[in-house]
Amino acid sequence: MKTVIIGSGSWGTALAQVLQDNHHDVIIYGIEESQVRDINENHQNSVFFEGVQLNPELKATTDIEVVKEADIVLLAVPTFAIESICQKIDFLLTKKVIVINVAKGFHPETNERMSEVIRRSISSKHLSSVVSLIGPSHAEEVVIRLLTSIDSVSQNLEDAKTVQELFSNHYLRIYTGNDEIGSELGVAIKNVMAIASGIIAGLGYQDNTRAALITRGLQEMIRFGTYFGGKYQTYIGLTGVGDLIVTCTSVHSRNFEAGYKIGKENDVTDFFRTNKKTVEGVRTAKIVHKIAKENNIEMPICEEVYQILYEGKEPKTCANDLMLRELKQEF
Ligand SMILES: NC(=O)C1=CN([C@@H]2O[C@H](COP(=O)(O)OP(=O)(O)OC[C@H]3O[C@@H](n4cnc5c(N)ncnc54)[C@H](OP(=O)(O)O)[C@@H]3O)[C@@H](O)[C@H]2O)C=CC1
Ligand SMILES: O=C(CO)COP(=O)(O)O
Repeated sequence: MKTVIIGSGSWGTALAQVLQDNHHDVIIYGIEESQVRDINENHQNSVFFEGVQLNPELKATTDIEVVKEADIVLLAVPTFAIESICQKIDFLLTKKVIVINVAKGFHPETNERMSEVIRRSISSKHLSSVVSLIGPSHAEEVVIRLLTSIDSVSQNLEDAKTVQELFSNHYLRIYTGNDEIGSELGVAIKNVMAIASGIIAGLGYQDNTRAALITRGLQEMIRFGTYFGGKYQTYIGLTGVGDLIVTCTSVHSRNFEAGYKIGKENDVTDFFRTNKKTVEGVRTAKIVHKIAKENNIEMPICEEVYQILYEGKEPKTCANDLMLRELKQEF
């Protein structure tokens, strides 16, 4: 089975290397000629992984026609690019493929989950199923083969198992699941919590505050996810609390890093002026704000992050408001 990975960024490269390590037929498609050349000639992707030597067998191409040979297509591009890339590959595909998604968030205009976007954008004659390969996994650690566990989630459990077997090895352990809604909503919303975690760190708060944020953030994820049909159980798994912990506590998290800068400066302006990285939680905060409002779901931490990012509210005031809002019983 041949896998084509779309996206020569950090996660696409790390996951392609997993398949190469597992001796599978894999190639990366990238739009950045310099990244593709770096992988093929230097066995590095130095923009994302400084000083890391990749599996020398790993290959990349700038020719999108390579998807014509694919049995599996893995999408490793940011959420805003998923629809356009699906339309592009649908035009080229000649047979049914499994599409693996790793992007975390929503469609920027329609607010659909990623699996919904993919099913809408690729015709059924080319799509066997959508599998989400998601969980607590910073590419910087997977690329140097540090032990990691994530989930392979799909409405089609057979295809989820195929993906599980393809990627599993001594440093990457995969579990399967079929709670597509719960898992996708969990990994999307945890990015907003990671921004919040960065903000409180930037403001100078420490371990007690972070523990409270993670715990109360998880409650918000459960409230939102179960409202739309996600299973409670999913949130004590890798795509719930697992991914929440890793992004709220890791130096690798771009969402945490963004929040840290905003908290440190007690202002969002400079972040928006300078950021060039993929920080999915920024768009997700806006979408969660809208959906929560429409459906009357209480999401106080997400709401404060939205206020900071889009309404110019001062981070210090947000932290204060969260502490002093109306007292509640647990949950
Ligand atoms: N990095 C990680 O540790 C993890 C990331 N994810 C998720 O994976 C998704 C991808 O993130 P990640 O790899 O980190 O992001 P990066 O920013 O590292 O890489 C994204 C890559 O996609 C490329 N790209 C953008 N648009 C297109 C397009 N239309 N066609 C082809 N390539 C395109 C970018 O090119 P260019 O450089 O030119 O913009 C870049 O090479 C995100 O949703 C993220 O949340 C999930 C788990 C772990
Ligand atoms: O989703 C991730 C780890 O599981 C990556 O997080 P960041 O996008 O914040 O870097």
